[in-house]
Amino acid sequence: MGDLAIEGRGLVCDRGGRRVFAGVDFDVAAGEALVVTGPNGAGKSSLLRTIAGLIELAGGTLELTGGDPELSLGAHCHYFGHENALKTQLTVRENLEFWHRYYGDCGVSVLEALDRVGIGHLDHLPAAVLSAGQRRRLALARLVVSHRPVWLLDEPTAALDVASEARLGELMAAHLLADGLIIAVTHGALPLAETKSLKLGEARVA
Ligand SMILES: Nc1ncnc2c1ncn2[C@@H]1O[C@H](COP(=O)(O)OP(=O)(O)OP(=O)(O)O)[C@@H](O)[C@H]1O
Repeated sequence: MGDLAIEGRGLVCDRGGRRVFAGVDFDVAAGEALVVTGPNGAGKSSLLRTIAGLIELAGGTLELTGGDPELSLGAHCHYFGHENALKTQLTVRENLEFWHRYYGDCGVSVLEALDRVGIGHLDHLPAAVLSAGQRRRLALARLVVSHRPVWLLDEPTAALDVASEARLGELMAAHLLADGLIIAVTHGALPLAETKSLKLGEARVA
C-alpha cells in the first residue's frame, strides 16, 4: 500500500428525494485532517455517511488511492457517528472486548484502549450507568481498537469535558502521525493544530 489519499470531485447527495448538496470537491491525504463545517442541514453528516459507503452518491466521484485494492473505501473507514452504538446491559470492558475481537489484533489491549480515553477505572460498570461523556469516551475507545486508516468523526467533541477533548486531540495526532487520515464534522474547534477545511453551504431543496 502506498500513501493513502481520498479525492472527492463534484459530489452530489440526495436524501428523501431532495438535493442536499452538489458540486462538492475535496482532497485529503495520509497525515492530514479535513474539517467539515456548515449550517444545520447542509449535509455534513450525509457527506461522512457517503464516504463510509452508507449512502449512495447521486453524482460525482470518490476515489481512494494507496489503500488495499481488494477493499472498498468504506472498509478503510471507521465511522464515529452521533450514536455511540453501545450495548447498555454489557460492562464497559465487555463492550470493547466485542469490538476488539471483531476488528482483530490491533496491538493494543482492551484495558489500554480504555485507559487512553480515561475510563479504564470504569471497566467493570454496566455501560447503562455511564454519563453522556463517559459513553462518548467508550465509543472513542473503539477508534483505538478498530485500526482503520480513515477516521470519519461526526461531532467528536460533543459531551466531552476539557480533559477528554485533550485526550481526543492526542488520539487524533497519533493517528495522523501513523499516516492515518481524518475527516471530521464540527460546529466548534477541533483539538488539532493544523487542519484543512471544507465548508458546506445551506441545504438546497430540489
Ligand atoms: N434518512 C433521511 N431521509 C431523508 N432526509 C434526510 C435523512 N437524513 C438526513 N436527511 C436530510 O438531509 C439533510 C442533511 O442532513 P445532515 O444530517 O447531513 O446535515 P448536517 O449538516 O450534518 O446537519 P447538522 O449540523 O444539523 O447535524 C437535512 O435536510 C436532513 O433533513
